[in-house]
Amino acid sequence: MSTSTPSNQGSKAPAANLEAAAAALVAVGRDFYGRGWALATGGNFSTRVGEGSMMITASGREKGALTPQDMVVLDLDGHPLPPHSAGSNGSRARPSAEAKLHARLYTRIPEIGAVLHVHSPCATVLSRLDAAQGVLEISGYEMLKALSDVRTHEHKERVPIFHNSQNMDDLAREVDAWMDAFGTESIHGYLVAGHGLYAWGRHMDEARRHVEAFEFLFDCTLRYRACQPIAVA
Ligand SMILES: CSC[C@@H](O)[C@@H](O)C(=O)COP(=O)(O)O
Ligand SMILES: [Zn+2]
Repeated sequence: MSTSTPSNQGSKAPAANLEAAAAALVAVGRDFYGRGWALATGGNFSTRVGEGSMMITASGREKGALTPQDMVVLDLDGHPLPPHSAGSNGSRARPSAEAKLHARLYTRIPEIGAVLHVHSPCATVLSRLDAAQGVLEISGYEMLKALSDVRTHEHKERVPIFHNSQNMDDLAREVDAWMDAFGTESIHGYLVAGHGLYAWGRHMDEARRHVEAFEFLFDCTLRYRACQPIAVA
């Protein structure tokens, strides 16, 4: 990805920006819950609100019924910043258990403006099927062009698959090691085995488009595999 860096700084984001950020997170939660991608409190969503800060959903919330009070502002080391969003009731909700994974992406890739994590059935099943290879490769679909900077259906999208862990430091280290080795230029998301998808974009609309495109591509990949003849020994 290649664009300008966000203009807001640290915790000094204007209240109007925080209000808009909260509204965008509420909207994505309602949409993704409705599509079955964030059921039973699964999933978490964030958006950058300054060069060194993000707004993220609070932990354990029903993602289809989020309100602006269900958002937490953190710096990229995970420290809470003043809850100064207009709509905030002043209480300090616990941030998403996976906030570290979001923070690492914002730190590592300055162009990222939004990170979305979903527990969709297609992503979850495919992440288990291809976990042993450590990567899911997708090619041949026109829909690949919905991923930023992809120009042709012949593009091969490589989606890394990481082992699931309840220890976010371990998981973040695994992601970092992969990104150190292979870079981040050509990827738009990653899978966590048996868990779900992390995807991102320069802004919320792009991140939402990437999740939508991945979901379509995962669904096609599963259907295509289901139609393949079974090899007879
Ligand atoms: C259904 S439990 C899912 C959680 O363990 C986690 O993976 C998740 O996506 C939501 O965690 P949260 O802390 O609400 O952001
Ligand atoms: Zn999750």
